[in-house]
Amino acid sequence: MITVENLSKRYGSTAAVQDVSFTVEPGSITGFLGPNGAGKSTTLRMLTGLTPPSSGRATIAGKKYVELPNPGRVVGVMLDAAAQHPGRTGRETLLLNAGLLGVPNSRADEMLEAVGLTSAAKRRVGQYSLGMRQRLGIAGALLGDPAALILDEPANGMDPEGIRWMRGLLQDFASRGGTVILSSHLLGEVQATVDRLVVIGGGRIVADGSLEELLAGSGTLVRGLDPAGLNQALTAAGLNLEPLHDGALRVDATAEEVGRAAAAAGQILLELRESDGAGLEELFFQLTSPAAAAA
Ligand SMILES: Nc1ncnc2c1ncn2[C@@H]1O[C@H](COP(=O)(O)OP(=O)(O)OP(=O)(O)O)[C@@H](O)[C@H]1O
Repeated sequence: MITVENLSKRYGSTAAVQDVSFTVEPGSITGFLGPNGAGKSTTLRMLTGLTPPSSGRATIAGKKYVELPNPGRVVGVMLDAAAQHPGRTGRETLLLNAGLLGVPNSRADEMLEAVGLTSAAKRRVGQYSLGMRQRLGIAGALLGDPAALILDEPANGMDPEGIRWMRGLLQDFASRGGTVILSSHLLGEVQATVDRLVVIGGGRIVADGSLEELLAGSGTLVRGLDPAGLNQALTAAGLNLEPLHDGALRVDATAEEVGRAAAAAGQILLELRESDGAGLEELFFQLTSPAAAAA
């Protein structure tokens, strides 16, 4: 289990992370989601002892990362796949880490196989694509057979096939009781992989829950020929609604209630369906919009 309690980090006048708390349970994959600069890497760096927090505490299996006697045997970490030594081969990279972790060299070859890099094992990392470096980074994180994984933007640079492969690997890891947190700045990239989401914006947690919770209960999405007229008609009918950035409305009511209210006011509908996480997409859009970035 990974526990983050009231974690904050200031860099001079910049509050990079503010009072962040969440837990990552065994047997689950948590997506740590937020736009660029939201505070994801800073949080993961604090979690792995690389950046001291200004306040708060983060633990893995009940201990701070720096207190773990052989951390790589407890938690596999990949923070920056691009930062691996370009002059070493993939195999040399893993053998070096195997030595540091005290695991047999055969484990390096097994992990190269597990991430599909056996045929590239003797090539220098400098010649690897970013997607291949991500695979190597994941192999490195798995080397010590840890119960938890912390991965910063692992899907970055991976093609759709690579993302699908990683999804299978992580879901298998979690199904065996593993604890996984992975960060991303793209909702669509991780939505099919994770079962929980922690969303961070401007250094603060803005949403936290199971994917089901965050996608469900978000009402009905409706789009009309005359968006302003439809908004007025539904509001006059006593329905709660939220205009979305693309002209649609998310309404806290069933499709039938929305359809009836629109029909009663003579509004022509172009689309009427369950909103399926439109609220989450909207939250993400607001976090990543230029206005939010400037705030
Ligand atoms: N070493 C540092 N010194 C000063 N400011 C920093 C430092 N590291 C991060 N920041 C600032 O803290 C904020 C959060 O950055 P962080 O890298 O954690 O975001 P992120 O969500 O990981 O974004 P990205 O996806 O771009 O990496 C940003 O405003 C960033 O400029």
